[in-house]
Amino acid sequence: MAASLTRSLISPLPGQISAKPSRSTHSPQSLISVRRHCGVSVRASTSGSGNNKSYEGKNGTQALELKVGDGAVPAACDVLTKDSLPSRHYQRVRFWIEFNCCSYCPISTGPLTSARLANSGSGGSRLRVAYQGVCGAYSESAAQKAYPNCEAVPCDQFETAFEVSDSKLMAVEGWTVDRAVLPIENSLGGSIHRNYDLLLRHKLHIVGEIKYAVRHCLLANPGVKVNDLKRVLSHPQALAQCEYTLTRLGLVREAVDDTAGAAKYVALSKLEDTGAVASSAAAEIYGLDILAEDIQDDSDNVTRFLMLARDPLIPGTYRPFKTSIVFSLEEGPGILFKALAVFAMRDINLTKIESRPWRRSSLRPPGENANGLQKCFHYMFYVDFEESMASDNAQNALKHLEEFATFLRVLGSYPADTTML
Ligand SMILES: O=C(O)C(=O)Cc1ccccc1
Repeated sequence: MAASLTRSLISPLPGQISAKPSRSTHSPQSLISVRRHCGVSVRASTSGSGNNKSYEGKNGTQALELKVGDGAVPAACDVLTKDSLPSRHYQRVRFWIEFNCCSYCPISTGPLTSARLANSGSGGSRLRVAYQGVCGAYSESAAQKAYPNCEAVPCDQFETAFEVSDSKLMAVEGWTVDRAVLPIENSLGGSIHRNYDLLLRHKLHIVGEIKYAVRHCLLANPGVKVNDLKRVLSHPQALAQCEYTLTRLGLVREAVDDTAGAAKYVALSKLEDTGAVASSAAAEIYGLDILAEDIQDDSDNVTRFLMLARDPLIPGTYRPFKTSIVFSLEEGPGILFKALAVFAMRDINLTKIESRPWRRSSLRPPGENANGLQKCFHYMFYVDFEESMASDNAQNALKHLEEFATFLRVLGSYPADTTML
């Protein structure tokens, strides 16, 4: 099904489209996008016999029909209505429209920039979850795993989602996203340092975590073979997780913001010597071939994502909770040992510890340590522990830690993802 669908999407166009006579009647809901001002209308409909909806099937397959420039243009509207389309179809159609007629009718629902995020209304009651990247990114799947009925909202950069939370105006008028999803660590690639830094820089609260098994594919344009490839694009974590395969293939690696963005770029630029490391969903959406599957260095490749919100979750004890904190310490021998002992002596299990340079220190004159040496390196320690902030045990541990911490912030107390992958 995927192949025939992709083929039909990458068929003729621009402007004068193959207007195959449509046997189906298009309800307003099946209209994908109409741009009256540029004189091009784009319609897509699903039809056939699949599922409960009356899809028009050919040999049991689902078919998408796209017609461009076919006369009557309903009321101008530049918002994609997707409620009548299964998500994958919707995404394929959207890419097709961008791919084939973006010079005629730029689609309004590309990744959100700060300006667009600030301008869009919150609308319906579905939870809106921001993620960095474009459709087909792993973060999108993580968002959907965490909040199965959510509307996953692509963002150019994490800052786009975070900025909103910092804006007083938005705080008053209401956010346009309810959550942001952030990959934080990976079982092969380790911590995503930049995202640790973001947690400190912004005031969002961790309200959940999700573990997601990531399976990378090597993607390329149709007809391109592995031997044709010289270069591969992807998110730095994805490149790190596929180190062995990519080295074996002798491919030059280039880091980009997200895996699906890499796939989209390869497709849009019709590159023949460049592939992308991304998901099979990205292959489907952007019409790329999968040259190799499961190319990560270890089949157990799990990424942990954090769910962020502007308000903290009220911690409970009704199920296993985790708490994430960040702190800095005074100078002195054994101080880190003492800090960690506040957990050990209360039998609190630590699941993660990470240290990051404290960038703000560069703005201040460096301090001196006990030996009178100039102190150039200030560190922030990020610790996750298996206890809810609703428990006296956790509260006592943090009170104890405060005695020698120069800074302490609880990033969130949230239900632990205990699923085995
Ligand atoms: O780029 C993506 O698709 C992401 O969601 C970030 C990422 C990259 C590699 C593994 C997990 C998440």
